[in-house]
Amino acid sequence: MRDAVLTARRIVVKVGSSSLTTAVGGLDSDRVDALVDVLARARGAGTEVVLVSSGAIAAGLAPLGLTERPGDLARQQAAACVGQGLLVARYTASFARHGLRVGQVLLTADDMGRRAHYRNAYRALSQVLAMGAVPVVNENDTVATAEIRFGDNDRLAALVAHLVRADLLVLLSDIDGLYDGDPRRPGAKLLREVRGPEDLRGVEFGGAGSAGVGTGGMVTKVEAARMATAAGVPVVLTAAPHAADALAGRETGTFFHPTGDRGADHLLWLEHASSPRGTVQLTGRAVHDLAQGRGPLPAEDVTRVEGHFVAGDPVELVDEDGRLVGRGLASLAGQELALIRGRSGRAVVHQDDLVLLPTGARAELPAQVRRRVSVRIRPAHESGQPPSPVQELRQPSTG
Ligand SMILES: Nc1ncnc2c1ncn2[C@@H]1O[C@H](COP(=O)(O)OP(=O)(O)O)[C@@H](O)[C@H]1O
Ligand SMILES: N[C@@H](CCC(=O)OP(=O)(O)O)C(=O)O
Repeated sequence: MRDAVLTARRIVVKVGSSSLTTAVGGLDSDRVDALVDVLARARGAGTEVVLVSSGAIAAGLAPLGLTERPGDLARQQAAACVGQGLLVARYTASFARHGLRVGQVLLTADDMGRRAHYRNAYRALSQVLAMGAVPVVNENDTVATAEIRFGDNDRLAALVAHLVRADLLVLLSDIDGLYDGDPRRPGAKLLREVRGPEDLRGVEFGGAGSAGVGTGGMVTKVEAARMATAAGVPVVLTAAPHAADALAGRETGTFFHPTGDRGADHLLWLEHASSPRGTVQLTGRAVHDLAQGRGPLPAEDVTRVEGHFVAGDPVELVDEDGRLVGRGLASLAGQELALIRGRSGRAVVHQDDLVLLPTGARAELPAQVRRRVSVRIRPAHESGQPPSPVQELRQPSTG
């Protein structure tokens, strides 16, 4: 039995498109009902449940006469627009069989990236839970543009687990866990437990699943598990039909053990959810001092400032070669910092407002996951533009 599952009072459950829909048939009511039965049982036993459900785009395909997931954003938006309504209507009817209400929560990256919006989302979700309803969360795909998308709900689910301070994240897919190689290849072995990045060394990833409606494949799930476990949230990854076992604490799928503790709220947000408004380049000495825990960061150690940010905004910190070092909350506006950089002792970022990249842990992640982690932390203000030299240098060199 998995104690961390049995003691969890608030859980986030994420289900993928491939577990709810098919490209040709749209939503599969039996599979929705089977999942809802499990979640309703957990709710009945006093566990608060937040459901992060994919499936909007897949559910909208058939009603719009599409036979496969379109490659262009406009038709994906249209499919999501039609499919999200159908998806939530289906959940509403299905939870109603258990006397439970659902509430739809559609999030954009901006809702997470801005601190005030993040707090607002926390307040709203907490209230829905306190009133006994089940929030059904998805990305707001109809209005999300290519540049500002979360892109995959595995990552969104990890962010929601941080946001609502969940005790457990359950990822339900069409596969019964993480394999050491593409499970379609003979001989691939299921990993029952992952204790840290070292257990992921040598793991290989194939593409998304067979139904043709999943998006991220296993890479995004491992990334989500990394984000959750680093903040002290254990993760169970298994197939949707095994949801009952997973929530009952039985050994199913892959269990990712926590690798860190939940830090201060604003640092968790800063590291994973914030949209940096600028970039601050540091001297080698400053990077060294930060790594030794010596702060605050003085303006004299800043060599370059990019972006339009005000005091309190998140910024990326990069080293002399443009490699990402961490993120901080600026204590000065970018314009002011540009004037005094290199020659003032004023603090640019305080020690308490700083997160450094765990470079050692990152180095142990499989190359595909590392690459994704780096791409994800691209500053929002640069999105949609060709990568700057800073960004190019930031991509890991291997893989
Ligand atoms: N190493 C691996 N272990 C398990 N599954 C993998 C691996 N590499 C690729 N996959 C694929 O990832 C798929 C799940 O991802 P995806 O289709 O995006 O599902 P979902 O819709 O649940 O998010 C599986 O069906 C499997 O074929
Ligand atoms: N937000 C999208 C799903 C994106 C996504 O991550 O899908 P999946 O890989 O099936 O979990 C939708 O509802 O269609």
